[in-house]
Amino acid sequence: MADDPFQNMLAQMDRAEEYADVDHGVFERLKHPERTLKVTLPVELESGEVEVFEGYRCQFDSARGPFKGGVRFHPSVTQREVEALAGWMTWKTALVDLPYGGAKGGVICEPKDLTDRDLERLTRRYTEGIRRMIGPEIDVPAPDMNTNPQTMAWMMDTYSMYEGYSVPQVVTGKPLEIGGTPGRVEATGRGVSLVTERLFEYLDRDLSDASVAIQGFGNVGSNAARLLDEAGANVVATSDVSAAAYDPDGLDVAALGAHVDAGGLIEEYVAGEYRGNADGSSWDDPDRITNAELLTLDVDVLIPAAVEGVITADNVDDLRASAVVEAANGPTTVAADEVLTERDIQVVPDILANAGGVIVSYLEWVQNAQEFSWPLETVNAELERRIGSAFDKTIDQYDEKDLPDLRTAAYTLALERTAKAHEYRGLFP
Ligand SMILES: NC(=O)c1ccc[n+]([C@@H]2O[C@H](COP(=O)([O-])OP(=O)(O)OC[C@H]3O[C@@H](n4cnc5c(N)ncnc54)[C@H](O)[C@@H]3O)[C@@H](O)[C@H]2O)c1
Repeated sequence: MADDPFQNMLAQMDRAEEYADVDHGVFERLKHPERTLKVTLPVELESGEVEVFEGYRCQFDSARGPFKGGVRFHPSVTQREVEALAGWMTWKTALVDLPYGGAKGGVICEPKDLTDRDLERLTRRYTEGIRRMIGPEIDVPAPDMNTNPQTMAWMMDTYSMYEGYSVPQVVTGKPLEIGGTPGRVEATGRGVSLVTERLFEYLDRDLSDASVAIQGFGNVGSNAARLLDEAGANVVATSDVSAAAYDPDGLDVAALGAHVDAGGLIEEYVAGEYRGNADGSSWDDPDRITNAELLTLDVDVLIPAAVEGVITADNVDDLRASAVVEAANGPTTVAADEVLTERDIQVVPDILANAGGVIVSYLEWVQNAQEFSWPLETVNAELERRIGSAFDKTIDQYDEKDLPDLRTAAYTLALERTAKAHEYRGLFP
């Protein structure tokens, strides 16, 4: 799947078609994005050089409402990847029943090689490139890999400059000071933690002391680790692109978080240069393992929270986790997915597991439209209610229709909802 995420998404749809109550003609329509814009972005870098970047915005489906989806800055961005991610956003917003369609954007770049000034110029140029196709009622971008509240602030400002007034609701994931909502930064990790708790309730197992391995300690992975740790689980391993840290007795998630927040790498942490609490009250002593080894640890829950296509036909037989909660988008290839189903390993699919981010993005957009702000407790309670309800409906679908796995259950619900919207609206002209 790492080769062609779009084919992976289509294969996931095909697996669900057999069980979904969807007209075949509508189903075929759902396999094609509405449109994709490709933009060329010449940017004068701080070094004085002019570099020409390429970016995309794919609007996959708008039958249920305005397009919604993040913007990714990464060297491996491709048009096919952006289109696959836009498709997944469509199924995700439908599954958690938000009044949105799905979209995604991406710029091919290596953010590590760019200064803050370069990133600002690139973001503004990209926003100008796609500004005719976005808007509060049209298409609302948000952060994804390597983009953050600052990126959203630049996008909001650029769009607003052209409009001539401030338009906060054109993007979500903004800083609090310009219309962001409390709870957005940790929303995806909080959702991952909430669905893991629900899964354990469903399986009638105790989460306290369950062992958890999390690949990726960025926005999603680190917040999921912190909240699962608080919920009593034992986070035994995590990683970043440099290395993985493993301690069967449990990692000191707070100490690791402080190290990474200060810009540190996990390879430095395991080398012992920085680990331990700043006040010296604890001294974490994890082993260094590889990202590949982390995936095959003997744990109760494996949470891929980094990149696509990490659970593949090559390593799926070696997996020893009894459940997988997909925090990343598209971490499991179709071939590996079939093996996980055969092996009876429960997988909470990405479109459910990582939906906390888009749910709280929706809550931010609603607050902007109302010109009213809610306290953190209200946002978190609404997130829990919405993701909990989507989890329960997925489980009901899985049990009632005796479906092969939770992904098929989630897809049938999402496809049926989107198809229904298409049927009511009819075919134009
Ligand atoms: N941020 C959100 O709100 C959100 C919402 C839904 C889904 N997601 C998905 O979650 C995943 C992570 O997003 P994020 O926002 O936490 O990104 P991030 O950039 O904050 O963190 C990514 C983490 O993965 C690590 N990583 C990168 N490449 C790796 C590799 N090849 N092997 C192992 N580790 C690697 C990085 O070092 C970092 O620790 C992505 O798939 C993203 O699409 C994010």
